[in-house]
Amino acid sequence: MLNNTDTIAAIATPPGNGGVGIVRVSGSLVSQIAAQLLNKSLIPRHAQYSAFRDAEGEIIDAGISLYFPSPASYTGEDILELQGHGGAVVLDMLLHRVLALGARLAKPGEFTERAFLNDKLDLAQAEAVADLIESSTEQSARSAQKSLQGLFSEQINSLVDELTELRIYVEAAIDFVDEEIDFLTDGVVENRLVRLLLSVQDIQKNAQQGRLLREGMTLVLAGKPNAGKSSLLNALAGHEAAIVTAIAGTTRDILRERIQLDGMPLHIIDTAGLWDSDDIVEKEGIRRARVEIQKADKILHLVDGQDVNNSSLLGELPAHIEIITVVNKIDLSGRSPVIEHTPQGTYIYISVKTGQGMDLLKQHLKDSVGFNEATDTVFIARRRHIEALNKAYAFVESAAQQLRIRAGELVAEDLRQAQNSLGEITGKISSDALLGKIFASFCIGK
Ligand SMILES: Nc1nc2c(c(=O)[nH]1)N(C=O)[C@@H](CNc1ccc(C(=O)N[C@@H](CCC(=O)O)C(=O)O)cc1)CN2
Ligand SMILES: Nc1nc2c(ncn2[C@@H]2O[C@H](COP(=O)(O)OP(=O)(O)OP(=O)(O)O)[C@@H](O)[C@H]2O)c(=O)[nH]1
Repeated sequence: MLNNTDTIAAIATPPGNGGVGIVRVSGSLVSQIAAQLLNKSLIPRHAQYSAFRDAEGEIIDAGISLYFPSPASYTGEDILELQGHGGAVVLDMLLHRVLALGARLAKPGEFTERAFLNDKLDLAQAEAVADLIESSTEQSARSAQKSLQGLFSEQINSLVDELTELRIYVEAAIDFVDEEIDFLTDGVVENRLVRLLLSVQDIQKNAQQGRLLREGMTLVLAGKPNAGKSSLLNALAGHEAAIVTAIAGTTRDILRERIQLDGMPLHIIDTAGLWDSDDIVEKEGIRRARVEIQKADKILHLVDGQDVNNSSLLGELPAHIEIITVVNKIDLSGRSPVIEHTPQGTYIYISVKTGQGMDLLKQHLKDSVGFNEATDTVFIARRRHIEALNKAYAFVESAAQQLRIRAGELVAEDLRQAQNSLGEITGKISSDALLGKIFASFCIGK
């Protein structure tokens, strides 16, 4: 991979005008391009002020050039950075000059893909680069940085090492069936399998929280008209995102707000009040509300505590999604704010108007997904990582079952499969289709 690749180029800084803008070039043509473009010879890892010239020798811009010779660069290939003035047009002119000198435009994520292919980063770290850039809260940025530094990969690699050792042990046991001690029944393998399952569980827990940090939880506010859904959205968002009136049926379309609860990203969706409306617009709003409700991670079912005529919608809401019933307007009834866990579900009594019970609600939302603010050990994770961990767990469990019936060959096979599942996370096992999908979601120039 290090040789014989084409040379790629892109503007690495965001589109628009800024103080400084960077054109990044990677590949074997870097020195050749630099010789045409710059009036200085390249010194490795040395910032040099230089003119960037066009084909006629006219100055396009004067800026800083930076040269990272292979293999000590971000991609592992020769890299040239042209740090010019951050104007869209001037950077475009500079990029076109580099393309005219033989580079081609980089695809999204292609620099990082090359870093992966040249073993500068594994796949989980490469994904963390994109996740760091896209982080919406400080906690998610810190977690992405942990994954980028290799915390997640180290844990996966140590599981893989344990699996490898265990496979060697089991395979040896199979080969020595005549030995007096039966290696498969002396408890060693069993103990190690149990330990492995616990380790996978630990990582699964952290990964789950990491996924929440990355994606945020989707919380849909559902309830009868006038229950206080829009008021609650505004209270959680901390600004007047939704119109609140005393008129039932005020919210008609779906309203979305991205907020954070102490560093946990949350997508809140306010919906039209659910009831049998004859109004065409409201009916459409209610249809849309039902669509959102089906896609929720959690539903906040809002009830007006003053509405004595059975205002519960519990029977109408999907059974497979966790529903938290919030009884609102306790300022009118004089009830105390409280959280009750009942066999029917969780009930939280609040007043959006006075703020009573809001802390209980926020704390419950964080607790219910296992989010805590101490994210020291939490690395960013994606759905595909969690699926791979789940698969690995299932294979180790199956290995434990095969062990009970002393099916040594099958134990070994399950352990091999578990190892492959984990390999998908770091990219030791990966398909072109998967790589294509992952890197295509990066921004250009990354
Ligand atoms: N100007 C600039 N800033 C940037 C980047 C960049 O490409 N250019 N980065 C782009 O993402 C990030 C930094 N990432 C980098 C990662 C590795 C190497 C590098 O030179 N690695 C060598 C040497 C390692 C060392 O000296 O310790 C190597 O891995 O061999 C450079 C940048 C953020 N800031
Ligand atoms: N007393 C009291 N009134 C509240 C409270 N929360 C909301 N309200 C009032 O209840 C009315 C309805 O509130 P909204 O937030 O618009 O209710 P909604 O559920 O979004 O209503 P729709 O848009 O009709 O679906 C408004 O007059 C609010 O000021 C509360 O905790 N106490």
